[in-house]
Amino acid sequence: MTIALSITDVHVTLGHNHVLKGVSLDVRPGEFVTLLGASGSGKTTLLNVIAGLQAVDSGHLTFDGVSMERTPPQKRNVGVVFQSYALFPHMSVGENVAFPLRAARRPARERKSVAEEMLALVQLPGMAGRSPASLSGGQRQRVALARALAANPGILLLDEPMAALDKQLREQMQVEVTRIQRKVGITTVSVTHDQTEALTMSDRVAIMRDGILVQVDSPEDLYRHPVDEYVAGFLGEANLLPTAGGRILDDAAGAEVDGTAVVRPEDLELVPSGEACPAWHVEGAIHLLSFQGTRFRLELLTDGGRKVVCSLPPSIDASTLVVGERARVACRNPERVHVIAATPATAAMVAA
Ligand SMILES: Nc1ncnc2c1ncn2[C@@H]1O[C@H](COP(=O)(O)OP(=O)(O)OP(=O)(O)O)[C@@H](O)[C@H]1O
Repeated sequence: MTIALSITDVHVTLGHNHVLKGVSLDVRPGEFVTLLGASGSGKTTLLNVIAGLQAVDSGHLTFDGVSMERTPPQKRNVGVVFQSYALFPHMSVGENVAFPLRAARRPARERKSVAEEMLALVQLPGMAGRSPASLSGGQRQRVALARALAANPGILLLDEPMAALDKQLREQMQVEVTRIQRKVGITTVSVTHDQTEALTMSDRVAIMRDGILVQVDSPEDLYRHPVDEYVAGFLGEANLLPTAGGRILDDAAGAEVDGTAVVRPEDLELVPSGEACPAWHVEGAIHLLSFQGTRFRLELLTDGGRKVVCSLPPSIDASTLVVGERARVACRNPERVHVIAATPATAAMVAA
């Protein structure tokens, strides 16, 4: 298998902080990989390592099998888009886009035609003569993307490129950037805090925690098969319930716990009273019922004091669900129950 970008056992220390603690990641040609993690987990530092803006203590970095250890940032053929656009205010839009070509001393005619081509790609045709100040936030971000792509880089790095945009514009730009990335077929590494952005745009998402990549997988695999409780809770809402002998336990005593079931709220359904329960079920007192437009949110409290969240369709008869009364919910499809095998640490955590 060809690898466009290979990071192997990279360590970085900043001041007294061991910020990257042995990070390894292989990215295939044309793949879109997002680094997702809490603030301070090391995402930007890893992006800077790829760009050549951050030296490493140890480890290896290759682009298309070629070591980058002695290659300075300007020779790495990487395009970068930052959150803050960083357009040059005194240059026109066209000059901004053509800037990487001017730096490479390409002739004026080529600069002009590439700028026009890139502006058409980001759906801003005919805007070359405009000033960046006359553009909206979304348009400026497209110009920044056009500029990053102008020199035909081997790798595109996106550092929270949508963070400054409002929600609606951000969603439009997520679709737009994905379209452009697929069309150009450029290998891309992106950084975000935004789960939805990571899930909708990426071929794979790398969950970063405290300087380590905890899991790197497709969005669906991360959601369905998280390796640990941290990943399960980080991506979407999850019920983490102790299990033993292939059943969810309402009220686990330490010795019985042999794993943690990850059950998503939308995979639980109500079991009418009098009906037999499937194996994967939970019973408790109704703590909260709220209507959220397209779904009902039901929260149960088990006898062991554990909160279980269910997302129920609007067709349910809500009048049967009274706060304080008992209800049973079950997952009828055992494939939707993902069990994380217990380690001594997780068993203690779940039983606590
Ligand atoms: N120059 C520095 N000296 C010491 N520590 C630093 C320095 N720069 C960054 N750090 C620390 O390194 C850690 C990782 O920072 P980094 O910016 O890579 O995280 P991040 O995941 O990108 O965070 P955010 O999402 O907030 O941008 C943080 O704890 C930060 O405080």
